Amino acid sequence: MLKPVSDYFSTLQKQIAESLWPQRRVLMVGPSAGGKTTILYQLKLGETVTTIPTTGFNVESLTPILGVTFTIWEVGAYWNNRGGLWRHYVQGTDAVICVVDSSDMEQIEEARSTLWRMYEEYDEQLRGSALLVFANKQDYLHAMAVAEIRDRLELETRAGRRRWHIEGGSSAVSGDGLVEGMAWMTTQLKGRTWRQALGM
Ligand SMILES: Nc1nc2c(ncn2[C@@H]2O[C@H](COP(=O)(O)OP(=O)(O)OP(=O)(O)O)[C@@H](O)[C@H]2O)c(=O)[nH]1
Ligand SMILES: [Mg+2]
Repeated sequence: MLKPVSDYFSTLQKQIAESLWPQRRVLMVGPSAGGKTTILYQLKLGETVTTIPTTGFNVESLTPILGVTFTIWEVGAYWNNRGGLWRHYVQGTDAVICVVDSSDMEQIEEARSTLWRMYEEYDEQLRGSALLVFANKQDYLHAMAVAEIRDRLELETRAGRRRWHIEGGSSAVSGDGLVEGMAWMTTQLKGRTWRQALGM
């Protein structure tokens, strides 16, 4: 049976909107005090805010980066899936940002086990999503090198075919490395740009 013409228009409208103004949903996770909220508001406001531990979640849509609007969900204390909350957050996720304190060995250990557990349990929902790791707090003198954090997180061995990137120079307080990390993510998630949509 033929669908009403309005249905076709509404699909077309959605496709045009997606081509012109892509929206991407990002899940931001990581151990407590790694710097997630600080990064979120550096990206949103371009300034360092004073934070308190996030008990629920924070959600912010950023000014479009290279035409892509990112909506970032920061999951706080429950990132270890206490209360089974992951299932609410993983739906529709285009990318995961994992933030770790580069100076804290225990945090990196926690991030390694929790991150891969999340991917195992929600393989279907997270399939095809990109993974960006911010090796944060690189301004600390005793921060680990990015290659060491990459190895400790077992990124090369466990990410499989997933697109991943670790941004080493990142400091949420100075803002260093955040733009570089987001630029990588944009190239992974942009899909069709307005130029492509218009055949340019
Ligand atoms: N020196 C330094 N301090 C940072 C950096 N990023 C965050 N901090 C500080 O680390 C503390 C925790 O930062 P948050 O952004 O609240 O951490 P979070 O990951 O959101 O923590 P939860 O919400 O509890 O999971 C704050 O005092 C920040 O100012 C950084 O790159 N360098
Ligand atoms: Mg927080």
